[in-house]
Amino acid sequence: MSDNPIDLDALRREIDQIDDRLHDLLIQRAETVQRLASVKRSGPAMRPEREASILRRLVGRHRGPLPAGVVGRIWREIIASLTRFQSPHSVALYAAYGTIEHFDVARAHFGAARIDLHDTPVQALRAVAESAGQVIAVMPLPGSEEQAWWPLLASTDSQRPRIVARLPFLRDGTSPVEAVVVAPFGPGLSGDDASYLIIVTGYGTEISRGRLNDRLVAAGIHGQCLDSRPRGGDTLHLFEVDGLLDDQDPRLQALIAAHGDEIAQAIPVGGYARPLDLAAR
Ligand SMILES: C=C(O[C@@H]1C=C(C(=O)O)C=C[C@H]1O)C(=O)O
Repeated sequence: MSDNPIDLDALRREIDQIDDRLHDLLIQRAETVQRLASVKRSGPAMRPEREASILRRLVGRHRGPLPAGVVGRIWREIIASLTRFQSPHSVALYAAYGTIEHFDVARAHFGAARIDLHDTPVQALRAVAESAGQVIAVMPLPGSEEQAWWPLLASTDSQRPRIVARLPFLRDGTSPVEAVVVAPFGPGLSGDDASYLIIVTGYGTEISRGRLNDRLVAAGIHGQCLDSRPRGGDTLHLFEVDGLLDDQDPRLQALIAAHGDEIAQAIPVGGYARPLDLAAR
């Protein structure tokens, strides 16, 4: 069957008109973010929890032949560029294994941002700490056997870098790896969140993961232990727990008050908006 030139021309004109409308709306969105930036005086320009809410809402209303994952990629480019426009930043990527896959995840999330590769996790996290807000890190998902960089987050400095996002946010089954974003600010509530918590047990304290978990549950903190690592004479345990925890959380104070003999420190090290599984839609 040959193409009907009249139909083809008409459809191409229709596409041009749609492109104009899309472009006008992009211009309008950028101007609105510009206005927002002038009233958003405190805190970081990047709000991963707000970004997560935007994507959840759009995926929820999506329909038609374009895959939701593609809509997500387009919006990631828009959001990432408008966040950088408010406050320029680059990405410090550490990934000893699967660097290409992690690079892809970082690129998909941060759009056209500059990405610098770092050979060690210490270097990548130092780039964040020393950058005065101009660098965020993308690190492999903590807690697996090979990914024991997470003890580096166990500082009690109120200005310490923290985990603020988990990538990819939209899971369409195309990425073989996951990663976290570490930023010089803390995460915010998106409505469906999880946190990482490092529990430090002191020298000579023999406590099983199961008993530690019981202590957390009794304090109202629900999660699971992902990994344990020695540090000096201490042992650090990485927990992933429901909801967001910050330094002032009364549950952490209650935990230490009740079990200070077993638990030397409970350090919240950030959290993330739970990723959206597109296959489950
Ligand atoms: C516009 C904002 O700043 C950034 C850009 C966003 C966007 O383009 O929608 C969303 C969250 C922030 O990372 C905001 O805080 O709402």
